[in-house]
Amino acid sequence: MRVDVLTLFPEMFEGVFGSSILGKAQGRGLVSLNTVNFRDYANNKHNTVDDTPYGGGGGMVLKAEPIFGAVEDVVGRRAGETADGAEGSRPPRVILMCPQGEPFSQRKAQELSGESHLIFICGHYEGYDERIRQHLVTDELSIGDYVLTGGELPAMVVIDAVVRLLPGVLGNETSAVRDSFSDGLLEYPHYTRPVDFRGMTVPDVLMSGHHAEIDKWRRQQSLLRTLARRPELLDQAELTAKERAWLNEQPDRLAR
Ligand SMILES: COc1ccccc1CNc1ccc(C(N)=O)cn1
Repeated sequence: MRVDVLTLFPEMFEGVFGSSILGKAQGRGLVSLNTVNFRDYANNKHNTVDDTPYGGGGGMVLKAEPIFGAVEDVVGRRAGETADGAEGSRPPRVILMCPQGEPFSQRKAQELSGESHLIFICGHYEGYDERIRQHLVTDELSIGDYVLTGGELPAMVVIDAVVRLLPGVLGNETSAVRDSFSDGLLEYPHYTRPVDFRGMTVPDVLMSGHHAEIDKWRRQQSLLRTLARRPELLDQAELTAKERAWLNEQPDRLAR
């Protein structure tokens, strides 16, 4: 997968793209993470990437010209690179990070992990020139209902969630955890050595070696946690009739 991030602050991505899982994934050629400073495409006298809004009002708006220039260059370069259509020249997803976007979710991460080329647009200001949304952007995403100083941190969050799903990025020992969330429930509790830490012990079932019992306990814990903290997720989750009946017998406000 190729990822291009359009930003005025490429240095913000050095740490994130250079270290840990994302750094290793790049080193192993599983993903290519690049930043593009779209100020390089502001081909006007003052190299400005923003301007005052038509119709008046405060604040600044991100101009269309530098964004269109940067995206077309990235796509052009990309199309050139795969002129032979080696990786399948599916058009890239052009993702705009903004508070008004579609709420990002694990399901969206799964969807995006199937793409071969993602382009992120990270803006600041109060907004973007509407022609960017109308003619360039394929997805507008939000990581939550709050406003940040820019789209860079949201882009890092989305890239992290997507790249970890690419085949080979996470070791097999992690894929079980990954699959458990994708059932739409909250995670069950985890324990590791020692069995007794300052008198706080590990539930017996986890020490029993009975894997069917352990799986059952974990599923029940996921259901109870989801009921207590995020009951709205239960409507979408795939539960058996037995599980739904069992949940209905549980007191709603459980110890967290
Ligand atoms: C052009 O982007 C903007 C447009 C308007 C306001 C702020 C910004 C930038 N800040 C952002 C971006 C994304 C998110 C989010 N919740 O995902 C939060 N803040």
